[in-house]
Amino acid sequence: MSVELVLQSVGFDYGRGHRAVDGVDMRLGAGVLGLLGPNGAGKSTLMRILATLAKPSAGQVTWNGHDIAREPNRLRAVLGYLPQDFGVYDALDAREFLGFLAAVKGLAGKAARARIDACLERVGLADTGDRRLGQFSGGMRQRVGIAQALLNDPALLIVDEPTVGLDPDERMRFQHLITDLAGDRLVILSTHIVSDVEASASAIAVMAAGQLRFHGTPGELIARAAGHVWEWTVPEAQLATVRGAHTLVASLRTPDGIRVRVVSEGAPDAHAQPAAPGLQDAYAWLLNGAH
Ligand SMILES: Nc1ncnc2c1ncn2[C@@H]1O[C@H](COP(=O)(O)OP(=O)(O)OP(=O)(O)O)[C@@H](O)[C@H]1O
Repeated sequence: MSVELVLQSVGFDYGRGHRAVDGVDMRLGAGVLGLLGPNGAGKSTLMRILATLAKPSAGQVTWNGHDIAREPNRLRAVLGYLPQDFGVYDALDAREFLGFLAAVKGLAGKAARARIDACLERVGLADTGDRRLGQFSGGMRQRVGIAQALLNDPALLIVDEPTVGLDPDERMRFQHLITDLAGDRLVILSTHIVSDVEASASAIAVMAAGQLRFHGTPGELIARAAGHVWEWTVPEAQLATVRGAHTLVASLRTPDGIRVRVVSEGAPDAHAQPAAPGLQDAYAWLLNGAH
């Protein structure tokens, strides 16, 4: 399976001069790309361009050397897409629903049934395929969403904000599923929650205000925050002051007060001690601290 997605100066304009995506360059191969960015960063717009549902206003995207705006069907044949607003039909059971979508994709008969069983198995829903979707939890619906995206065994799987509204257990299950799906395909998972991609991503891209602020390995992003992560303990009454003055990444209640974790150029307090950075710190440092 050949997997090369190249973005060259990709831009998208919703009109009135508002650039939702601005000059994005990336070369992607097999693996899991975690696309991080705050709400409104342009992630969904970029995902729609990559899924051939929107044409870039500027630049070009190629899949194995072919322009996806000119020859969208080449990519569509090997694309799985779980949109942010994925909906299911409550009156159908999971197997019927996937059967419907398989038929739309041109899969029918025995081959379709075998593929549906394999996809349900893959997402951990083999035993619930005959239950109505109306009875499914949010996490189970999202797994149905992944199952439909896997029907054609895609070489490119695009998953847009898949963990919104999931409880912590479902969220973790979903993260494990993405890790298992990697293999020799390219998975692009967009989210504004760093922990969603911590376990699975082999590469990280960070977008803010339409622009690509970072693209590299998690280790490279973490290395940028080295020497800029600090921890110390403050009385509870000072927490709001710390939050106002610094980029607070975490706070933890302890018997001695609140242990705060901050990203900052230099020591933010006389009592602050340096801490080893993690991905969450590095993301906060990139967006709020680094100059
Ligand atoms: N249909 C639209 N018409 C006009 N502007 C839009 C439209 N969709 C998105 N935008 C704007 O484009 C920018 C990028 O939005 P986009 O949805 O791509 O960001 P995002 O990173 O996916 O954020 P979110 O997670 O909130 O969806 C935002 O400023 C948004 O308001």
